[in-house]
Amino acid sequence: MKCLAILGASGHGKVVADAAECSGWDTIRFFDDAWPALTSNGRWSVVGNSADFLDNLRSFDGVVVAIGDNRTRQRKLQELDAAGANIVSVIHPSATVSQYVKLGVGSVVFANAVINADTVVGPGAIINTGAVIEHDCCLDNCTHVSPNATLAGGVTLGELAWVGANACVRQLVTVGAGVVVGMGSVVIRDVDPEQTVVGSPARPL
Ligand SMILES: CC(=O)SCCNC(=O)CCNC(=O)[C@H](O)C(C)(C)COP(=O)(O)OP(=O)(O)OC[C@H]1O[C@@H](n2cnc3c(N)ncnc32)[C@H](O)[C@@H]1OP(=O)(O)O
Repeated sequence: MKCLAILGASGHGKVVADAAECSGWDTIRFFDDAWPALTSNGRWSVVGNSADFLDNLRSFDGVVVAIGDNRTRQRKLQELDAAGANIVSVIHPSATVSQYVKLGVGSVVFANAVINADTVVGPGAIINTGAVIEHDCCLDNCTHVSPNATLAGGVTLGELAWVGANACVRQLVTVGAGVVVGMGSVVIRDVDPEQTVVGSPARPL
């Protein structure tokens, strides 16, 4: 029996749990700071808060952080790494991840996502439902590519960048660290760090 602990009893956490079950994890336990008021996340139990999570790391075969906010997820992953946790990635069986992709630890890849050859995905990424990451892309730590977003070939995403749902990024473009690309936006040129860009073509908000 393989048991997975998930930090973050959110909607995103449910999708991680579902993908984990589909990919061979037998038992899922959630931890969240809303516990003990919060005792379940859908069909799964919430059994403790983040302090309990750290105290019980050895009771699980793997741990994953299911927190959508990139910066918070990065901080929690750093704490877990320092505590020697067995941080794992969760990949839905319907996702297509090329054998020539390097996928960083603690990442989640959801149903129907595609990651093509020679792309490097840093640790802690969320590659959401139906997202397409084309060949030769480079995603730094703790990025999020939302549902149905597309990164064309050779795109670079800086640390903590978030590409919104249905957005797309032109080939060879660099999206800087901490950038937010609004949903449905079309990014056709490089974006400086820490900006929010929206529209087609995408411009700073
Ligand atoms: C499974 C999941 O759910 S994964 C998560 C998927 N979610 C997403 O992809 C959401 C991504 N977030 C967005 O697109 C947000 O709208 C953001 C971050 C771009 C902006 O959010 P906020 O800072 O709250 O901006 P706010 O909603 O106040 O809008 C500010 C202005 O930008 C415009 N705007 C906001 N988002 C967009 C967008 N995606 N495209 C075009 N214009 C936009 C608004 O119309 C508004 O314009 P106005 O001032 O002329 O009225």
